[in-house]
Amino acid sequence: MSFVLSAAALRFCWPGAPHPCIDIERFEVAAGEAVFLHGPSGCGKSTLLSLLAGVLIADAGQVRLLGHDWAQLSGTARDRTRVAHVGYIFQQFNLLPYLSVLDNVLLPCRFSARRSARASRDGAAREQAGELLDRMGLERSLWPRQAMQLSVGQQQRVAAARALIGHPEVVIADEPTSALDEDRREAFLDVLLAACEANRSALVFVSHDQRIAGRFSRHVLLPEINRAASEASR
Ligand SMILES: Nc1ncnc2c1ncn2[C@@H]1O[C@H](COP(=O)(O)OP(=O)(O)OP(=O)(O)O)[C@@H](O)[C@H]1O
Repeated sequence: MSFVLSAAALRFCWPGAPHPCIDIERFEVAAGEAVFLHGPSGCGKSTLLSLLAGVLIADAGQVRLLGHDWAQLSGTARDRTRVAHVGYIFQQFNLLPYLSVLDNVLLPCRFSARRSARASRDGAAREQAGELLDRMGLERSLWPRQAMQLSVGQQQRVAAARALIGHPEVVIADEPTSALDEDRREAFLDVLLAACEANRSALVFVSHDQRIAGRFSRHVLLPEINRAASEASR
């Protein structure tokens, strides 16, 4: 099987920390898989996501995205590769506060010709942005507003639309439903999972919420694969 994401002999220690944070022998994700990554607070979930997306670089071992070894790329090449192939929903959303909702969703298309071309496959990229916002339940009256004028739950859904635009091969989501009520959460998952399935995007989704675990094709309890987390808790 060929994997879109693969990590081998991965080690990472935060600078100044007394113990390593990540020590994982193997972790692989295939196209179309939807992985629910869970585990107690502090076991390294967000750190692992940052390593998978090349935001952090491992101290030892390898992370490959579509065959690219993050550590072999320059900082600029990493940024380009990430925006071309990864949709990342950050825990704090990372929307640009003064930019409109619609322009926030279109950002990956501004920085990546590939994302722009894929977003424009069936029309203009703005149409795909609008369609994603519609499906996420963001009323049209909100689209011209600055992102900072939105509620936390609305920002979470804008961040998801931004991650999905232009059909990236990998979607990474760090607790993206924490601010949503039950109806919104289910609708959010409907859109996210359907979009990833339609594009055969690999999804790595971090959450503490066991109520939604059943919607994912694969479950990974991080301390079971991260020796650093199991050692830290001893
Ligand atoms: N920027 C940082 N600098 C130094 N240490 C960090 C940093 N970010 C996280 N850590 C440490 O790394 C460990 C793992 O943190 P991480 O955020 O990856 O855990 P998590 O499983 O995502 O937790 P949570 O479920 O609470 O979000 C923790 O001990 C944390 O203190």
